[in-house]
Formats: sequence, C-alpha cells, structure tokens
Amino acid sequence: MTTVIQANNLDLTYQTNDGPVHALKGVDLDINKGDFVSFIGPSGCGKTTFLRAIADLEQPTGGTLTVNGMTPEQARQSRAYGYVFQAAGLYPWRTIGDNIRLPLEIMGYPKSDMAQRVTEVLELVHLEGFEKKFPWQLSGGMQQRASIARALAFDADILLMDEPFGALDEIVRDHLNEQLLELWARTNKTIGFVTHSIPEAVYLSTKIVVMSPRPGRITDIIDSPLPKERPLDIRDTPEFLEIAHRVREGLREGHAYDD
Ligand SMILES: Nc1ncnc2c1ncn2[C@@H]1O[C@H](COP(=O)(O)OP(=O)(O)OP(=O)(O)O)[C@@H](O)[C@H]1O
Repeated sequence: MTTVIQANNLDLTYQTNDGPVHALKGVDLDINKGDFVSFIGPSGCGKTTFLRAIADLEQPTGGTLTVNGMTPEQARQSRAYGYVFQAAGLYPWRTIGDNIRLPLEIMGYPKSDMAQRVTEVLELVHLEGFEKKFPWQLSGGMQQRASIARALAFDADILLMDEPFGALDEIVRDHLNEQLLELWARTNKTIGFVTHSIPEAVYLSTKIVVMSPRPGRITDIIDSPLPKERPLDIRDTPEFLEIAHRVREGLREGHAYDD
C-alpha cells in the first residue's frame, strides 16, 4: 500500500496578538493511496489548518509532513493536489468552462489539451452542457460541483476538500455525497475531506479522523469496515450506526476535555 500523506508528530502553532494558538499538536497520520479520509471535530480543532498544511498554505512549527514523499512545497509545485473550498469561489464574470480553464491557463497548458480536460472534468461532475453558462445561472450544488471540476482540472491524484457541502441543504448534500463517492470510485483519487456532519463522514470515508481542540489533536482514527459500494440507505444499517456512535463518543470525549 502506498502512503500518500504522512504526518509525524506534527505541530502547528499560530502566533497571534493574544499569544500562541496551538492549532495542531502531535498529529500522527498515514493516508494511503485511494483512501477517502474525513476530518471531523468541533470548531477550532485544526481541521482546516491540517488541510492547509498539506497544501503548503501553512507552515508546520514541528514534526514532519510529506505528500507523495515530498515536502508540501515540492508537492504544490508538482501539482500533487486540487483544493476545494467551502464557498465555490467561481469568478462570476467567467463562464463555468473558463473558470475551470483558469488554473490550466496560468500553468500554460496547451489549448487543445485544455479543451479536452474541461470536457472530461465537466463529465465527471455531471455538468455536461454547462460549459458556457455563468456561475449565477447554476444552483448552489451545481456551483460546488463546478468548483470540484476546477480542482480536478490538473488530474492531480489528491483532492483536498474543506467542507465543500456545508452550506447546502440536506437533499442536495445527499445527492452530492453519492456523486462524490461515484467520482472517487471512478478516478481512484485520494481524498481529504473536512466536515462537521457525522453521517456525511461515515457515509463517505474509508478512514475517519476525529479531532479535538485546544490544542488541536487527533483523538480517534476509525478504519471503516463498510464496503466501497454504498447506497444511501446503508445509513440505516447497524454497521453504519455503530461507526456513527463511535464518532459521536469521540467527539463527546473531546468536548469533556474543555470543561
Ligand atoms: N491564520 C491564523 N492565525 C491565527 N490563528 C489561526 C489562524 N487560522 C486558524 N487559527 C486558529 O487555529 C485554531 C484551529 O483553526 P482551524 O480553522 O484549523 O480549525 P477548524 O477545525 O477547521 O475549525 P472550523 O470547523 O471552525 O473551520 C483555531 O483556534 C483558530 O482560531
């Protein structure tokens, strides 16, 4: 099994006007190729910080972190991952196709390759035919799918997603969760996914990382026994509910630490 992301005793402390904030403390985690890893925990437990450290957007203050065996900086330069933010962040004056093309243009991709990539990724997120539409002509869920398509444009092996569906209603979210699993199965990407939702984490993941704040740390890592193929009604099975229960217990323990 290939380890794609490896954190050893990782620390990250922000220096603020109110003193140091220990956002990550002693984080040890191995993420293997093809894993779907969810990070769940209360606000401030360092989920986003960890994702940003992987993406070289924050600098760890201790320990080691490698991405595809490289430093996060080298991994960023070799375009090892795509990043999806909570808000879709599409440019309103650019069409969906032009939004997806933008990172490719910046990197100087040949024009012919670009057209083909845009078609491919739109197909992956089921937005065929929307290339010429503007973001405001799409629903919130479709915009978020377009932003996933943009993150897939480079065909990076790793997809980092920071609460991509947090602002969407439950029905749309269920639908996108199903589609994301299908995309993951088709592409065999390694996915790091931040969420506040227990059912979402359990439904999507092969590995669930439960975190706790002050200092931000990992309190439980659950390797999911659920099969890769997951219809939505798997959420009513005893196996699913058992994992959800373990996550809830882990979160509760983390909270007790604060009292
Ligand atoms: N740029 C920054 N400067 C100073 N402190 C920061 C910075 N970014 C995050 N923090 C602090 O680090 C801690 C971890 O923040 P982080 O955003 O990683 O948590 P999170 O688990 O993603 O939270 P949420 O669920 O609210 O997004 C918090 O206490 C936060 O206030």
